[in-house]
Amino acid sequence: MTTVLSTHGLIARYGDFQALYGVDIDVAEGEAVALIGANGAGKSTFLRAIMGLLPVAPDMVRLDGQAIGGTLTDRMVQKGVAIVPEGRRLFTGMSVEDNLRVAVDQADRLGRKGGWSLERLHRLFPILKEKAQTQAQNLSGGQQQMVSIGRALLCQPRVLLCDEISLGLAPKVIREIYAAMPEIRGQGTSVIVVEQDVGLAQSASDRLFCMLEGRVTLSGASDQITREQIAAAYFGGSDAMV
Ligand SMILES: Nc1ncnc2c1ncn2[C@@H]1O[C@H](COP(=O)(O)OP(=O)(O)OP(=O)(O)O)[C@@H](O)[C@H]1O
Repeated sequence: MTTVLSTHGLIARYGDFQALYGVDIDVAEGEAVALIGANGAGKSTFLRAIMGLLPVAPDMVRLDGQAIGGTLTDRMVQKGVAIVPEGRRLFTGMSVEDNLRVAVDQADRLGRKGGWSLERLHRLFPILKEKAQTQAQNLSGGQQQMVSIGRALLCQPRVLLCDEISLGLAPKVIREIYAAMPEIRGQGTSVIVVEQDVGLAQSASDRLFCMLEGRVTLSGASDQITREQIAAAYFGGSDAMV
């Protein structure tokens, strides 16, 4: 499989505090990779560093083999990397449709073309059509998450980064959201999901990476990694690469 996005010794800091210590993670075309780890392990930081929200050296992030680390977020979207951020960050006073149109306009402005349209998104998450004129602040958490995912998809990404999209949602809603993944990956879009729920992370991904204190402590095929290996990697004491 062709690697689309990869990190190489990725280091990230918040001022004097170092949050990532040389992280190597890659995702191939159409592949889903899950990133797990305890609170504060550096998972969100990893996604932020890719998206140019933290200063990183060019060589530390590669897209199609090209060094792009530190590229500004808008340019990353232009290059085909989009993020569903932690906390969704919708325009809460705007309608569902207007939130989505912001993304359509952004994609137009950046010259991104692809297979996602409002109509296709409505087929993926029919509730977004029903609630098109509802203000985002009046949606349930799950519906807001669907808008957030929709907004990222309308940027026509080749790589979709998802930061804890299941957080705070009911199991039924989580299933509904994750059920959209095959369709999202169908046209070769790669996905990196940061996920607190280990079982969900394993079932939704081809490969799994576990982080601890800014380092990858376990990686391998999701269906081969055992619960014991994950537990060891989560809490330390293991450096297992399956
Ligand atoms: N803006 C910030 N300023 C300073 N330190 C930060 C900032 N954001 C995160 N950190 C620190 O960086 C480390 C990694 O945080 P990060 O949010 O990436 O972890 P995480 O694995 O995503 O955890 P969580 O599941 O809690 O979001 C933590 O020690 C955290 O306290």
